[in-house]
Amino acid sequence: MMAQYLRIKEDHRDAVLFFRLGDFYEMFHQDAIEVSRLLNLTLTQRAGNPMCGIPYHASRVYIARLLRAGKKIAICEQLTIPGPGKGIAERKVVEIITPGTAVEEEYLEQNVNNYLASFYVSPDGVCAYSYIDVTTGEFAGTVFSGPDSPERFRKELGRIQPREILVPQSLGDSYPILAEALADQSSMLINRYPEWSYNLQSAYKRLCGAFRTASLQSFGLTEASPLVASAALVIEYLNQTAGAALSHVSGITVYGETDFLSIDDSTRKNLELVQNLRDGSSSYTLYEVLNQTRTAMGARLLRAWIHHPLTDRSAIEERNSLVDYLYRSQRLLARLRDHLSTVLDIERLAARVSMERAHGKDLVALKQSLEAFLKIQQIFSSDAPASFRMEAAVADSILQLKELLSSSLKEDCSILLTEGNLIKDGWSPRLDELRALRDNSQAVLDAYVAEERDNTGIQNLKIRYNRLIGYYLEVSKGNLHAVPSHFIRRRSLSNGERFTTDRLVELETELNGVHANITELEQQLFLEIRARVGADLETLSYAAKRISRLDALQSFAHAATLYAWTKPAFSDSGVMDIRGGRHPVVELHLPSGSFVPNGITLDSAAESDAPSFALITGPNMAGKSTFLRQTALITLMAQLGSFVPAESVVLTPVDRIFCRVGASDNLARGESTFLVEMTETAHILRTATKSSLVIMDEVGRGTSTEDGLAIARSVTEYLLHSIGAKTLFATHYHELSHLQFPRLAHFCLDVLESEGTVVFLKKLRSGASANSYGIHVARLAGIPDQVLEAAKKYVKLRENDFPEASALSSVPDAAIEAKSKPISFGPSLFPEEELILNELLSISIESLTPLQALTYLDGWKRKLSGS
Ligand SMILES: Nc1ncnc2c1ncn2[C@@H]1O[C@H](COP(=O)(O)OP(=O)(O)OP(=O)(O)O)[C@@H](O)[C@H]1O
Repeated sequence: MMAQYLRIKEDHRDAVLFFRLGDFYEMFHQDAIEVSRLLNLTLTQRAGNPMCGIPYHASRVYIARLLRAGKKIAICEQLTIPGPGKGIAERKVVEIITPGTAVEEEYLEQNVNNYLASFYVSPDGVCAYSYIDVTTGEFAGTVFSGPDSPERFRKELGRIQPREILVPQSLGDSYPILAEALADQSSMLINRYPEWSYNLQSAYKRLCGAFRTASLQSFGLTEASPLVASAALVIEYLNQTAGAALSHVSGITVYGETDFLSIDDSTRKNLELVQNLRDGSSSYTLYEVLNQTRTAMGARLLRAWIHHPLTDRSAIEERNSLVDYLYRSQRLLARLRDHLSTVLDIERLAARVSMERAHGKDLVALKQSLEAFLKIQQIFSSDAPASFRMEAAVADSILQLKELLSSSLKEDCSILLTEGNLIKDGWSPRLDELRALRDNSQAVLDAYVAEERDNTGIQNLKIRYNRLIGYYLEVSKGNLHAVPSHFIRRRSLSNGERFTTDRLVELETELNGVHANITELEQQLFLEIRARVGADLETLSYAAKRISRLDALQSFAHAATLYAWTKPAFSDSGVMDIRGGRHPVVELHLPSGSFVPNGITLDSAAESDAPSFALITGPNMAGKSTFLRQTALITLMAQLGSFVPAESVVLTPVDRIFCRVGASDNLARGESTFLVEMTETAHILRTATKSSLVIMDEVGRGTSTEDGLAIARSVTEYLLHSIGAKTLFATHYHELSHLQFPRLAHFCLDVLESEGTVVFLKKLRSGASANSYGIHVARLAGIPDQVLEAAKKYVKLRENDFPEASALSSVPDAAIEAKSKPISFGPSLFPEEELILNELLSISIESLTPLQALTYLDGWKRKLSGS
């Protein structure tokens, strides 16, 4: 038996082999060691081989847990039962289940898409990334290249969070930096493919075959696109692994970086959009607050929207106006929410229909959902926005599908196809007859004999039964002259004769095998019905899309109602004006009314004088990080089409949001805190544009004060002068509060200090903060008094060393008078020579006019000579 196991395992080295032994699936060797650890099972031994097992009937629960841990499972069944002393049973792998191809409900998370991704790098370095959710039919892909590819790849992985990915075998050798991005995704199954699997020509043909098209032109793909190779492998893998029919996958959406507001991976994490930083769950995230959906489809779409905020003003306004309509129609909203809660997962049900895996309960669920869908459509009157109303032709198709299902399937339809109890009475005359036979076999025979009595006029014609010849018709001697030709003589008796007829033979056979016939016919009818539903996937997909959209929109409207959010206004001018803004998540977890609202106005328009850059100082615990994040979240929420937690907001849609907050190690990637910080900063400086929103918290904190301060300052200048993006920059470096530039405004978070106590008011005001109150926060945290006293002494010492630096405290705010050049700094930290050198290094000589060059020279000379 072990030899058989090893032979089968040899072909499935990348999977956990579930080896059927009687009522158990057993695992051996490395599989057993790993699975016993993952599933907390007892590890035993069989002839010295490590082994663990799970009962066959409970296997699905264990499989679901292994899939979540990113494992592939090969199910090896016992095909024969050998007699005593007849050797071992024949066994074969009958199913392979993988995290990205699983379609059974038990293996999936309801509100989360289940993605299988594929990544490929062409010989000329173009990266192609595609992904599919086979449970819904969504299939999309993109290409990218250049130095930012690793960052982009991380971003795509973070956004999609595939359960499984296909990559070239040589990725680690050719592009180690790209391969590193994979290392961060701990529970993602990675399948490596040899290079020849990415042949473009055959890939092109395979995709055309899958989409049932002659070319891929309509998807914007040519035979030379590396995306074709990546996407075709997805299809091949699905065919091989799941053996899945993919008629619900009818094409691929090719998207670009600029189609949506771009959010890189660390920004997504720092803003805690769908996962929190603490335990990776969705508690305390934006998604949790926004998610007021009533259906799994709506919840998945909401997630997808959060990952793809809009950038086009008219698209944002359109979505926002639909939310506004629902928000203003509270009674309609309540009814809509009620009806939505009766809609099941049409999207996944339809996919199961198309993959020929839907069972009876699935189709009944589909019927209920279509009924609810039709009711939902009725609640929108003719004055509702056009996109809420449904075209008559579509309504008709949905009605037809619903009618088909409701007139054919039993309400308590069975899950198994082999047990009958699927089809309603009245759907098939043949089935009704069989059922009548089963339920009332004597009555059926009586009805038949009565029929023959009428036809022949033999009044004493009887049906009888004996075990030898079965059913027969008995005719007395006196009536033999009336026997019709279709009566077949079986036996002569003294007082009469026994006959049979074709119909009687048929009835008898039917009676004998009636149960088997019923289940067989029910199965056949069920498959016909399922095929008819499957032939109208377009209608189902339309219904699914409509419901998910409606649900996501009503979720925004309901959240706005619950949390008193307001409708944002939009502009093209470059302005961002947030008044009375709140953090949507922090606010909910503080006692009601205790969150202090804060606003800010920034403008990135070239012709404007208003600040584009807010430099925010403030003590620890003052609320800086909260304010920075809330500004980013309000912007993002507005671009989702949602209402926002603020008194009022006017926003110019931004193209990218960057949020670099705090310092965190990435030891898994072997990078230090400071290296991570600088890598992220470099990415921002390379990719931010004038239309971006940049949030930076504590840049430079991870290194020495001098280096950190210098970096923080030069990053500030670069963002301000070379990029011009709207920026919120929080810093502990109070020295930066002396920076004066025309479009840089200083803000701080207010603190009330009296008689040795400090109260953080959490209120943003113009100007810079005088103190970091670090020692006060240390006291709050319970640092011993002795340490605190010593720290106070060292602060004093430092103040004596640098009297001028410490004397420079609060500076006036945005009312900046000197509009042209930076003013000078405290001597110890920014010596004039260094400032001049920095300025010189940041000048682009090619774009300098001779006059400008002379002006610079003149300025430097003056500064150095102190005039
Ligand atoms: N506007 C606000 N209203 C009420 N409470 C707030 C507000 N902003 C922040 N808080 C609360 O104050 C605490 C500190 O906030 P936050 O972390 O933003 O401060 P910080 O200035 O960034 O501190 P540090 O510099 O030490 O990181 C948080 O627990 C938060 O819940």
